[in-house]
Amino acid sequence: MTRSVYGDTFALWRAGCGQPWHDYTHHAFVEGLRDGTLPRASFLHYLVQDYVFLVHFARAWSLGVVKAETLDEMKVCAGTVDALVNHEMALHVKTCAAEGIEEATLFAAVEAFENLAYTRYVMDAGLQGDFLDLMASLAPCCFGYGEIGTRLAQSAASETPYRDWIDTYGDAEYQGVMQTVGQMMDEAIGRRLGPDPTASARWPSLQGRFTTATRLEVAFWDMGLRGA
Ligand SMILES: Cc1ncc(C[n+]2csc(CCO)c2C)c(N)n1
Repeated sequence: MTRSVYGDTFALWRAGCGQPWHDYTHHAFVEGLRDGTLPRASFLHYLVQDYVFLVHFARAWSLGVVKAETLDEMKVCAGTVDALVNHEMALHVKTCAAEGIEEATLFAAVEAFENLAYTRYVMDAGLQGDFLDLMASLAPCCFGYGEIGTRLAQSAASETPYRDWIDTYGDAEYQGVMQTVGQMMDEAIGRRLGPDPTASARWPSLQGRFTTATRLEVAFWDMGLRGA
């Protein structure tokens, strides 16, 4: 198993996911952000959809507070809600404002089916399942953008117009938050499944949730590339 700065549980899930993980983190959309060739219309379409996506992910992380079993789990989930609604979404609002798209328009945007499928899949995982089902479904979004942000911060073309996006996810503060989330997930798994989680009867279904969420990330990029 390749270790990860985002923890051992994520490293196991990523290894168990295989090809979809690579398809997600090296998608043509991501390469277009990196070399600057992504069409502006695709980027804006993605960003408007992503604003709505983040509204629902803030709901899902809030459900994490409800399903938590320790104060530390609650703190990390509440901190992520704060990071989402007060920091990450500022990028969307600022970038769209510069293009003449108002925040009220963002909030009211009609969701693409790929967006609807992904966000409601995650909410359902948390409603039907327990804290671990929810975390396995939320993990790809956190650590995938973490990996993408780190790689693009190191390798993006100096002239890419997508520097703000890259800085949001490559930034040390964001990376620190994701590492804290990874540690919390390791502890949550250890507490409920013991020291050898892959031997647990629950492991295959948790891996399934992680892999499904990863495939939904690939579909989200596809939707972005396709444009409005
Ligand atoms: C489609 C899509 N997937 C993942 C992220 C990144 N992301 C969403 S919530 C969250 C956790 C707290 O910030 C992170 C990293 C995104 N913006 N859009």
